[in-house]
Amino acid sequence: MPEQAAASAQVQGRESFGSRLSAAMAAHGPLCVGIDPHPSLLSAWGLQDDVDGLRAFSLTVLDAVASLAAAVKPQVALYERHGSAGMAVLEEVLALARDESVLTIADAKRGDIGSTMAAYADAWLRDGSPLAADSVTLSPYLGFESLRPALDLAAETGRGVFVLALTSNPEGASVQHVGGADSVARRIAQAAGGENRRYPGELGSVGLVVGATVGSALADLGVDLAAMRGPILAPGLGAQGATPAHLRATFGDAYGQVLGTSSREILSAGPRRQALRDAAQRTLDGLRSE
Ligand SMILES: O=c1ccn([C@@H]2O[C@H](COP(=O)(O)O)[C@@H](O)[C@H]2O)c(=O)[nH]1
Repeated sequence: MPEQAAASAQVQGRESFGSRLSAAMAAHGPLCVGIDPHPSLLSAWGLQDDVDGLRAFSLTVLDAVASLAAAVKPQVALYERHGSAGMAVLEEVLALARDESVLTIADAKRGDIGSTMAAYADAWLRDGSPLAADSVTLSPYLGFESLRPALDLAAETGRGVFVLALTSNPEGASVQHVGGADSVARRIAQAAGGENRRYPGELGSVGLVVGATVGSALADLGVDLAAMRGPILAPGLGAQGATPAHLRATFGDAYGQVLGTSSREILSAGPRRQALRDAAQRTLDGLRSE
């Protein structure tokens, strides 16, 4: 392996998340399937809105898409609403995904003062934690630097983070667009780019969440994703109205960094495994061909 590639794959002796995600995207394509067990979906699948329904739903989705997607993204809130038994199901989902060798993104959107952030980092990013995922989503609105414990632990354990920059919901603009050409979103992207200097290869392990729905905002707000050098988690496909064509138009030259993510559109094809797989494959084909 050339020297620089070796350096990118190894940070403190562990293969970095960016390197593992790059390999998964090369092998499978740029699709992440969201596991969002909404009460309405449980009902549409003929399941009860309880822990047994949650478990059956989650394991069916994982079984259907694990060999097809680069990553899966369980939505933590939808496990939390079932209390400790729901979180036990999430632990099981994360462990099974590890066994199936599909990368996990825990969509937890954590963010707090540094001392509390260290506990969140322990929960999601430390080896041996029951909730350890390959990566976790983080909210930088207590200040990017407040995320330091998670940024450092992720580097130490070969895991990754996705920091909210330009979210897919229309309300996000009231905070993230502030500052215009020197916007909040731009500063978050710059800070992520600074972190990615510790990952010398192609793709860093500090990613951003940028909605597939954001349209021209990236250019208007001066966000330079190529310079950021991290992966881009792009929710908003399907149920929120964005298509693979929107994704290509929005991200342009940075499209190679983009992991498109879709939940409800794919999940509503269930409960048959083959129907779920076909729906995921259609999205993946769109992401590959656009
Ligand atoms: O900006 C954001 C950040 C996160 N999400 C999450 O992604 C999924 C989207 O679900 P769909 O059913 O495909 O709309 C969901 O878990 C959100 O919490 C987002 O949509 N936008």
